Amino acid sequence: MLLLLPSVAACEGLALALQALLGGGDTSLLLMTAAACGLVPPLLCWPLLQHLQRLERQCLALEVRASRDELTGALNRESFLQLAEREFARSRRYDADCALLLVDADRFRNINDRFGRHCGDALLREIVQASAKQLRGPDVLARFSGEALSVLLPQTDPLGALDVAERIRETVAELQLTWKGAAVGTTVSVGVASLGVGHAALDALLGDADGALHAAKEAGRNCVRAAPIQPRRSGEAYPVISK
Ligand SMILES: Nc1nc2c(ncn2[C@@H]2O[C@H](COP(=O)(O)OP(=O)(O)OP(=O)(O)O)[C@@H](O)[C@H]2O)c(=O)[nH]1
Repeated sequence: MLLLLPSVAACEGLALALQALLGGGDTSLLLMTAAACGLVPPLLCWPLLQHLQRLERQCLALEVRASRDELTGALNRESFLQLAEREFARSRRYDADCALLLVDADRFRNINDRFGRHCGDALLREIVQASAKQLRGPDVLARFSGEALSVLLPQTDPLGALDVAERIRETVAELQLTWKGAAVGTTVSVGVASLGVGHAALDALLGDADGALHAAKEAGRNCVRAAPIQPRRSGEAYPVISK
């Protein structure tokens, strides 16, 4: 058995090298091909396959962990921005609707000060869960920063985006966390930006959502504000929104 060890390591290296060379692909197919070509002794195929599949599962689990925010389990900012960049480019290319929300908990410092940071953490988790329930499958929710979430809404027009924002606001306002016998709740302010002709880069869309969020805070919090809606293409204006 000891004699087999160097060849196990060598074969494993070979299989990984093959996989890297072919840009990933099906591990079992690669191993079978390597065995058929006489590159891997058939006896070693099964243990090698198991080992490689275990490595693949570990890699996948690590990737998922790296993309998540530890506290809330939501996607983290970095992964959100990657996805948003892709969706932004796709929406611009196909002239599709796309909207972005920034959702910020109101006066969260007071929650931490009154009930302690653990309570604030628990409330943040509740806010994420409640907000996620208002979204559809393709929508993406992330923890954007401390007590702020971001939501990407592909294929969503400005009225639809306002509707989602309002639902999130309402659902958070109704949340009641019981903490050491006390009922703890908060509200959120939401800034909405819809993709328009002036958004040359994702940063511009984010900037508009941020501006709208500030407007919501200034308007007294617990409300939704949208950035001015631009035409998606020159000459093609969206309907005026009265909210
Ligand atoms: N518990 C907890 N608190 C956090 C976390 N991240 C940020 N915060 C807190 O959120 C609070 C944010 O405070 P501010 O930026 O002053 O904003 P605010 O009190 O929410 O007030 P407005 O945003 O103006 O409504 C700070 O007390 C942060 O410590 C977190 O992960 N857990």
